[in-house]
Amino acid sequence: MSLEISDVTLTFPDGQGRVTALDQVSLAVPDGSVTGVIGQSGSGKSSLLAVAGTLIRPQSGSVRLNGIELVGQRRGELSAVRRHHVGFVFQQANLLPSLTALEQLLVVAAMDGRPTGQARRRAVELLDSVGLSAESGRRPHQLSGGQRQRVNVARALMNRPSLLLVDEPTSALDSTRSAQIVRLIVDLAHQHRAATLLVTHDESQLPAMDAVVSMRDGRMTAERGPAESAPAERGPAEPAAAQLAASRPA
Ligand SMILES: Nc1ncnc2c1ncn2[C@@H]1O[C@H](COP(=O)(O)OP(=O)(O)OP(=O)(O)O)[C@@H](O)[C@H]1O
Repeated sequence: MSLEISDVTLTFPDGQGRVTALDQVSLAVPDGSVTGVIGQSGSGKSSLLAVAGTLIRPQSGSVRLNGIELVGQRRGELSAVRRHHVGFVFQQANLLPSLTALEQLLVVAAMDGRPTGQARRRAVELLDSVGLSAESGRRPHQLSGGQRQRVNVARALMNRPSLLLVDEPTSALDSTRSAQIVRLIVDLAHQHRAATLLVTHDESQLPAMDAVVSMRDGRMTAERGPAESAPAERGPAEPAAAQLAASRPA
């Protein structure tokens, strides 16, 4: 599914006034393509991911997943959208210490109420695709940093997300492992047709991306590839999770 962000402005309270984290930002990410996001600290990269992932509601503008407007949806509806359609990969893997690699993935399916046999097959397949079949029974303390981050990536794909949001996935890794993880995320995003936004400080990772945008003081500039989205057609917000479920391929 595609992500389209149009004219999004996000501000936060700041003492007496407000700080503008996103200033009329527009961006389109086609399904199965990866857009890299670069920019200095405080430029608005994490705010962009938070708005795209419906974690924060912008003051104005539109966020559409597969053409379905998400701004203005009720909180419960948005949490259903996140659970069923969005995968997050943050800097730290944040795995549950007592669970094996396989169980980290099964927990996602259990929260979603999916049948265990089917979920187990998917989890085994995903661990295989991130090169961790042999480590599926290991707990986080028995895995390297790169292996933990690969479990994190596999876990984010467990619910077949239409939208994958990745924030500095390699900040804790050396450059060889970083390049491997980014290559893996890009390949999996292509393969699973997930529209993907990937924030990075490391410009050497950018050639692997389909498009690159840079953020500066809350404003966005396209560096390479498609970025501007069409103006949003605003209408009344309809419940989004069911519409998205109906609109995604089987
Ligand atoms: N919850 C918040 N409350 C107040 N201001 C915030 C909040 N979150 C972000 N900001 C401000 O919004 C601006 C953009 O922050 P954001 O975290 O999006 O930047 P970033 O590019 O992700 O930075 P970094 O690379 O350091 O993570 C900054 O000026 C920041 O101080």
